[in-house]
Amino acid sequence: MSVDSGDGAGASRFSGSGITKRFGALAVLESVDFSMGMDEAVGIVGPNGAGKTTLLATLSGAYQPSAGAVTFGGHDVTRLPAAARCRLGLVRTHQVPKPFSGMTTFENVYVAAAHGDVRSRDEAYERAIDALNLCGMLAVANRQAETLGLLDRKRLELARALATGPKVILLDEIGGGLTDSEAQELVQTIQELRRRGIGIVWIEHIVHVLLQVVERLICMDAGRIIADGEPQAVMSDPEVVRAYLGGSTQ
Ligand SMILES: Nc1ncnc2c1ncn2[C@@H]1O[C@H](COP(=O)(O)OP(=O)(O)OP(=O)(O)O)[C@@H](O)[C@H]1O
Repeated sequence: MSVDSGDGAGASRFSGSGITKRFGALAVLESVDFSMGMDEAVGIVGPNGAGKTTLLATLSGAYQPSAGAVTFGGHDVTRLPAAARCRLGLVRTHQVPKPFSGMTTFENVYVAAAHGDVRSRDEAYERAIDALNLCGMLAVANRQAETLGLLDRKRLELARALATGPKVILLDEIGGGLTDSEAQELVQTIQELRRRGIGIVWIEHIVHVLLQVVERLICMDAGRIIADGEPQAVMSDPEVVRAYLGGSTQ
């Protein structure tokens, strides 16, 4: 792992440059450039199969890029596995929550806290309680995780990510499958993360929910970024209307 020796600007940024990801002959990401301030909130939209989840997986370390580089807070993390990126403060949630079965909600969150950048068991415990509290899960802390309903599983996914002590959280369709009022509850929690200065990258198809949190929107199509900027401007960009919203630019 090398540290950016430039003017220090890299220390406050999270970037991917020239990110290409191929599965065999299939190129899913084609030289994607992505960069954000560590405390920004960025939404990602795009049609099914555009490569959004693959980008998140490559940024978080679940996948190695076929070409390109990922830097986080001045560190070149391109070859670091997800667990090492997590200790630096970069963590993701999954589209389909994957709690550890055979463990309680608390145990799930405590294990995540212990994998973060903590110095002692007490600190991990405090982080776990704080994350459960923030995500409204103290009442179900002693429930077996596999018995939780969808909203609580989504909350648990968020609590586990939060317990690692992140600087940036990557959210993959955390609102998917929820009712509007359930999604609103998650929005409030995510807004609290923002108030704490945690950066957010959020893939979401429920755009009106996403736009309550993000100040910048990226639209992907066919493995590329086709628009990036102020959310309303991106949503009315003719290429976004054509590729994502299924409309005509005529
Ligand atoms: N492990 C893999 N092996 C082969 N192809 C894959 C793999 N993961 C993803 N793909 C393919 O890459 C393309 C992009 O998938 P990805 O899940 O990144 O899209 P997405 O924009 O997140 O879509 P959605 O909105 O449906 O979640 C799809 O064609 C998918 O089938």
